[in-house]
Amino acid sequence: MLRWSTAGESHGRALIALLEGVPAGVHLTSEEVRAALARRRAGYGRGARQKWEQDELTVLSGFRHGVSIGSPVALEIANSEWPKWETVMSPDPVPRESLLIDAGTGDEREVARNRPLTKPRPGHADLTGMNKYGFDDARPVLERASARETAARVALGALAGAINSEVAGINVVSHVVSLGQAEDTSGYLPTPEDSEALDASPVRCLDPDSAQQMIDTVDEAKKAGDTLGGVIEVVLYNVPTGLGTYATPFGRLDSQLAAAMMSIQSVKGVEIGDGFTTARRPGSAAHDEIVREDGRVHRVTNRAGGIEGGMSNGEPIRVRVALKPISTVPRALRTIDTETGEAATALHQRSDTTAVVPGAVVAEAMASLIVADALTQKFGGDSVTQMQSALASYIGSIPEVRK
Ligand SMILES: Cc1cc2nc3c(=O)[nH]c(=O)nc-3n(C[C@H](O)[C@H](O)[C@H](O)COP(=O)(O)O)c2cc1C
Ligand SMILES: C=C(O[C@@H]1CC(C(=O)O)=C[C@@H](OP(=O)(O)O)[C@H]1O)C(=O)O
Repeated sequence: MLRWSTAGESHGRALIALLEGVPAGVHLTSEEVRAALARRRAGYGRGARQKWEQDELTVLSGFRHGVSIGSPVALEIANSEWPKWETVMSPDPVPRESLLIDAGTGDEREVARNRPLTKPRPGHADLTGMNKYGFDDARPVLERASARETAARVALGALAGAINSEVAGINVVSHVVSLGQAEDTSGYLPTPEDSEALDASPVRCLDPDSAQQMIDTVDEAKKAGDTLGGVIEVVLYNVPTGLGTYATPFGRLDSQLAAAMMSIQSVKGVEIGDGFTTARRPGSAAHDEIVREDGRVHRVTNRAGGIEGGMSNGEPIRVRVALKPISTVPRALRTIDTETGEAATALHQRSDTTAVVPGAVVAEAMASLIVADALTQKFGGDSVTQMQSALASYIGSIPEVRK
């Protein structure tokens, strides 16, 4: 079983990611984790912060010479912007004056950074978080609510992806299905061979016309001072049959995937396979008939998205995820000033126009973590080799007529 957690604030010194239960023998280098982090930073519609800030990765434990050693893996992603935030985010007490006035730098931005935030953004965690935790400043709320934390998840996802790939040859890809009103009209389902091309597309969409429409939509929203949401899809190939279980409600692989996707900031909907479309079909056109062709048993369609009865059925797993538009809307929305109770416009310094493209990379990471956890549960062993043998023995136990 894998256990993971993250810590860290958006403008804190660093994010920390911890993963327990990693088998020995997983190959992964810091460079590969850095490459995963770079994919999350990219994407059309990201804000200015992504350009100047760096994810400074250090692998603190769990690896030796590029191979996991079976101990907990701890990763640090230092925030290169920390020196600017050292006072406002200091874990130790600082003189109150230094927070409220220009801390001697003569820099207006420094003053703004230190000011209490009292105009909560509709759609963000600000107001409810202030009430819940008893703050008169939204800063401590937004610092942890921020999706900066997803950098830590993506680092963990790189590790989970390496487990999946080495133990079972599992690959994961993601693409953008729609961005605002612009849709990928091609209906094409990407495969692992498309990974590089998807990373090269600013909107993770392979259809050139649809991609251009998505880019135009983002440009229009930005010009109008607005923000956008969208739908992304994660596809996992080569997942062995039988991960997850119908035996317990939260043992179901689809329930775990849905919860994992919903845990991503701004995700408001999850669909497995054809999900909502299937709900409108008659049963005769909703399920995936089982046939034996060329000696192999498979489904003629994959409307179920590779999961039946809460278990992977050997077909590609498809998960769609709906992200709402960014709540820091430049054309700021109505709110109240929590200091005075008076009407105000919501705080806005800068933000992404859309998080849909990086959202796909984060969703890949979450899917990889869930599948890696299911793999270690079913084929648990202390090393990759032991897990591979357990998998081979299980596959060998399935009668030939059902393979
Ligand atoms: C990769 C990514 C980047 C995001 N960037 C921003 C942003 O720049 N500004 C913003 O207001 N929200 C951003 N969000 C969304 C907020 O973090 C999210 O709306 C907020 O935490 C409230 O949670 P909820 O939307 O799940 O209710 C981003 C989300 C993701 C996944
Ligand atoms: C820093 C990241 O995303 C941030 C997520 C985020 C939010 O509210 O979720 C708000 C923005 O931060 P700020 O308010 O400081 O501009 C994004 O830049 C990142 O993804 O690395």
